[in-house]
Amino acid sequence: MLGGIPRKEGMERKDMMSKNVPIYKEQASALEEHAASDCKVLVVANPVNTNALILKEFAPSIPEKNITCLTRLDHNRALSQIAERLKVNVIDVKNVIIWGNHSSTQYPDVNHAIVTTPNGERPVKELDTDDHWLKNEFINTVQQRGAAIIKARKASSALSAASAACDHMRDWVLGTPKGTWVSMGVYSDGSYEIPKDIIYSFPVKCVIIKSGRHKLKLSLKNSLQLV
Ligand SMILES: NC(=O)c1ccc[n+]([C@@H]2O[C@H](COP(=O)([O-])OP(=O)(O)OC[C@H]3O[C@@H](n4cnc5c(N)ncnc54)[C@H](O)[C@@H]3O)[C@@H](O)[C@H]2O)c1
Ligand SMILES: O=C(O)C[C@H](O)C(=O)O
Repeated sequence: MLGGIPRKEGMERKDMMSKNVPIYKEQASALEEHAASDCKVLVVANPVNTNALILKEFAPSIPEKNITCLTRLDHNRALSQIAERLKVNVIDVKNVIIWGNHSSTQYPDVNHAIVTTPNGERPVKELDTDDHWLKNEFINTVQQRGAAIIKARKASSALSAASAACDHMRDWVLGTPKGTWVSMGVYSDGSYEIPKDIIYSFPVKCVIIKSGRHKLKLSLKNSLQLV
């Protein structure tokens, strides 16, 4: 779901709420009326967590587990920051986590992140012992990347957002690679002591359980969501 006004320089994503929430009420009615009840929904327009929650409220026939929002762009940004820092290929970094909102309050977490090296898999925290960089510059860069792009090109990220949307849908439909999780904004079932009934970015494993049915498994704990 891409429709919605983008923010301009100096604005936060939540400043788009008054413009974009009415759009998502309308889109929800259209989904409620015309979409298959097992459709999979990815909300990209900001503020994504709120817009996804609006869709969930106003399209009640679509199961809440089928409504997600995009935090994969933040996830990819975090992988890329780590890869650049450690001078490795981005494909060799995995299992960062974006917690929370697609906003400047998100928490990019490297505590479980892994790098594949010629000597096997190693924790990022073992390869980069500069706690100050991990706790400050890394987190700020990922939190502020959207704003930095708007400042530089006077428009929101485009290709990286499209690519992240493809990554999100591919992993949701085909499953996350073994031993890997990704970040997705999903309806909270109370895992990790996050309040229920909000759309929140968690580490998610997508597991295909049988043809045509998918299980969204919140990783690190045994809480399951069936989609
Ligand atoms: N979650 C993310 O990672 C991420 C990344 C990039 C952009 N975004 C967000 O995606 C949204 C779109 O960004 P963009 O750069 O493509 O903006 P854009 O202005 O290029 O495109 C917005 C689109 O929304 C359509 N639109 C406007 N009003 C509408 C309505 N009432 N109903 C349906 N569609 C309507 C417009 O016709 C246009 O095609 C913005 O909210 C932006 O902040 C999110
Ligand atoms: O920052 C924005 O407003 C656009 C998008 O959400 C992004 O993260 O690039």
